[in-house]
Amino acid sequence: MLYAIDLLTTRRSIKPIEMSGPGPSPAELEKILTVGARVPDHGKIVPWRFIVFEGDARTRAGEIFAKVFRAKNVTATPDQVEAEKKRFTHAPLVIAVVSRTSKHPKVPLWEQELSAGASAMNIVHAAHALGYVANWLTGWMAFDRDVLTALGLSPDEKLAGFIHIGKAERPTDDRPRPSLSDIVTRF
Ligand SMILES: Cc1cc2nc3c(=O)[nH]c(=O)nc-3n(C[C@H](O)[C@H](O)[C@H](O)COP(=O)(O)O)c2cc1C
Repeated sequence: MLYAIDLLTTRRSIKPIEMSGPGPSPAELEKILTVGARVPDHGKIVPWRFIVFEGDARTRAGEIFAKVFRAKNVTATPDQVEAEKKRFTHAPLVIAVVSRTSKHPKVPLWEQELSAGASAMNIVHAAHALGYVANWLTGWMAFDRDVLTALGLSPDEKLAGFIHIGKAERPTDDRPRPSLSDIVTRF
């Protein structure tokens, strides 16, 4: 178990293809989702919800991606279609964070969308805190309405991200981080 500040200063993403099982236990998954729901939320609107993909559900999602991909890319090779099928099968767990905004007299849609981003980031951090690795991804499927409908999203819902969660197969190097002198000013 890492101290919070160590976790926050060392967390990094790992590609799903470099992840393996086992995934979080049911109790750990509940903890991760609970942390995902514990985010700033102006107006207590709850402008997000989660879809869990584990086991066979990951393959069923991949079949949706492959079907839509094939229909919209007539020149797609069998290898490309196969890769779409496998998108969710590398990590043992994928959590979709769905942004569901609604008109509110005081809370702009932008703030509601930011809350979904906070939720996704909390899920990433909770996974790391429990000893897993995570990667927040979108990809074409996150913006394709046919895919989103097949995953159960309503027309006014958007996909904030698919969080892939698993165990790291091997340690990897960190990437360069922005220099604070480039992004911080004092007023
Ligand atoms: C909303 C959102 C969508 C993202 N989608 C992708 C993606 O589709 N593909 C990708 O390679 N990285 C994507 N990323 C970036 C990764 O989540 C990750 O931040 C990146 O690989 C750098 O790793 P780090 O988290 O260790 O800084 C996305 C990040 C955000 C915030």
